[in-house]
Amino acid sequence: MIPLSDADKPKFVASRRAVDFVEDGMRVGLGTGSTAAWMVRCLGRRVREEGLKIAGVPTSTRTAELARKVGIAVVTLEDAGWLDLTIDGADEFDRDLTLIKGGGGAHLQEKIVATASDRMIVIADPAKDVARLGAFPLPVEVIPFGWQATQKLVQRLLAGMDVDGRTATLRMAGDTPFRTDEGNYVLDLHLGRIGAPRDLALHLNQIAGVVENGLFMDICDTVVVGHADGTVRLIGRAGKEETGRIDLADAESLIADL
Ligand SMILES: O=C(CO)[C@H](O)[C@H](O)COP(=O)(O)O
Repeated sequence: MIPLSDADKPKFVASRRAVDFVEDGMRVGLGTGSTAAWMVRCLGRRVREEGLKIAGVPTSTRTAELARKVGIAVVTLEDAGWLDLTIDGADEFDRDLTLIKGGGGAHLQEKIVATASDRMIVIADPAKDVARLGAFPLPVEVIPFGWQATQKLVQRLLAGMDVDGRTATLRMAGDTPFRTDEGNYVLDLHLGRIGAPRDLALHLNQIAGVVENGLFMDICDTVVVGHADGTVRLIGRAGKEETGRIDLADAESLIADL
């Protein structure tokens, strides 16, 4: 048996705690990324071992593949109509539970799915907890047509915003531009610090060619932070906190899915 890596421990701990919120009959949004992949494995185990009946709406083709592999019934958002809960990772979260998402380039589907849910739970490791957003580059999905013009308009906007950095770089996948599941491009905005996230998000989405930005405001209800020693911290709105503990040995049967 391969041991759980140090990097995976917090991801497993947060995921294992978060799937306790899933109940029989729920329609659940399934996030994207390495942390969300642990959540999908934990949820798959509940489906297989407890007979939990859920419909999962994946936020990417990657997540859809994994969900099917672990035994979760996959449906589209169209089929589900509305969701009870979405569980997803994040690149950063702050005290207001505002998020930066899109490190995996799936933030458009993730935002649609999360906002079509009664509740969003974010699973994270402690490194994602920041006093101020912006060290992680902010992903902005753009239409490929005329993307250089969109990039110029984004950089012009940044000149008047409360941020430290002002460059917008095209995300690459090797020698070619990275493409989202919708076939779009991603500009990564290197801002260093985002002083007024709401202002920035609203202005970005006004630019022709911008499809969606990776700032999630007033969407996340709870962040579950996993720690490598098995402790888990739940942060709710208005700073409400709760702690707990997850048995790391519980990850063993899931390692085979890796
Ligand atoms: O927004 C995302 C994908 O678009 C991910 O949730 C985010 O990038 C976090 O990923 P990871 O759990 O691998 O750190």
